[in-house]
Amino acid sequence: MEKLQNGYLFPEIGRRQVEHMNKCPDAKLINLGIGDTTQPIPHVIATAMAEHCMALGTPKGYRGYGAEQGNKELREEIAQTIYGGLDIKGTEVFVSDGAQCDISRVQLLFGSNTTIALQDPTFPGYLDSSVIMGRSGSFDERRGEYAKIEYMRCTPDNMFFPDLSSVPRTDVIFICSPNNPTGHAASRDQLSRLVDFARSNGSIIVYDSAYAAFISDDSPRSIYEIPRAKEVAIEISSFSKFAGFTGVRLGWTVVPEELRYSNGSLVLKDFDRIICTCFNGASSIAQTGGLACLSSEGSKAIRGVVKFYMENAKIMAETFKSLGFEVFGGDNSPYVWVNFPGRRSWDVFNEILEKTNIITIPGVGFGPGGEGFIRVSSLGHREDVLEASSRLRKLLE
Ligand SMILES: Cc1ncc(COP(=O)(O)O)c(CN[C@@H](CCC[C@H](N)C(=O)O)C(=O)O)c1O
Repeated sequence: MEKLQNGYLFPEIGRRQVEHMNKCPDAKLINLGIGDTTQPIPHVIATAMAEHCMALGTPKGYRGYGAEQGNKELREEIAQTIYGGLDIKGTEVFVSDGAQCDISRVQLLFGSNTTIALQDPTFPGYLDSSVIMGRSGSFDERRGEYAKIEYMRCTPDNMFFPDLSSVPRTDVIFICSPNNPTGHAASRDQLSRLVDFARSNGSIIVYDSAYAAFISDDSPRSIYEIPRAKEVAIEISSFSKFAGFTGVRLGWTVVPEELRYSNGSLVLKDFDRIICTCFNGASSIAQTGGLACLSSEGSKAIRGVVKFYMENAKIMAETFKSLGFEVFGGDNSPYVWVNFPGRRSWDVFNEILEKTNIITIPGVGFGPGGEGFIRVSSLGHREDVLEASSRLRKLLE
């Protein structure tokens, strides 16, 4: 814990937001920072959860503890609906209270001397949980990196995917695709090279597909679309962004039976033991909502919400492009990644906040590779996105 630098990124953004509001109480703040959803949960899904809640208040409908691994029907439904045709079994799907929580629980699978590689920039949960588990050396202020952690730089020059020929072997490789914050959805070719790399090195890939539902082209939505990926990859995902479940709390982790340690034992068996020891199962209310999300009516409604957010992303991307900025993301992800060459991202964050009352996220918060960029979320209300667009045009014109 002593090695951890600063606070976790998102509470730090929240602190700066409060500080700004105290300084300018009349400011009309627009929050395009933390990737929190804003659109109501579709009625068919909310109704399913409400009905479950009411049933809990009746002698017949009351239910206590469920299976730690998740409701059997939901496990099966995720396997069939999300992973249809990829031969994933319900018994390989572990339902959880969210991807963030599963990232830390998956970390419990590995010993403190485990070596870690991760994208730079990327979601800070992988790095901070690795540092907490004792997998890093000290933080090097000058480089902005922890010793013993392998930072795989992802920049416009390498199509935001690591050049694996220059990456040393590590035990575990964290990959997020579509990537938070760059918005890059890894191609089939990039992921095939990653699977070959992990297979030849005997590494385990931890693949976070929390934004897969936002992919609009033919990029893989799951690592298991790549042949033999089940021998090397765990996949973590979430209902948070596509279903608006950020507060409801529901996610899942897939551990295939084919995934084995070098001594031949099943990783799935260990993860099951960790879940039974450290987690008492996702809320039955949230799981009822999850099942409703995957119904034909629920998934149709959800596609409409995702489309709404991606229209926001287009507005934000066009805004910055029309002002002459180099813009990435926004087509397979609800995040837009904007380059401010030669400027420090915290300075850009501060200037935009001070002059337009808009919260963004400084790119360096996702790793040293994010310096000079900011991340803008499109998960906001349409009126806020349009207002932010007009304020940014005035500031940056
Ligand atoms: C790549 C990736 N994987 C997992 C998650 C969390 O998913 P979960 O909601 O736990 O199922 C996220 C959520 N990230 C957001 C919310 C951050 C703020 C929240 N306090 C947190 O730290 O998760 C953001 O980047 O703005 C993500 O981007």
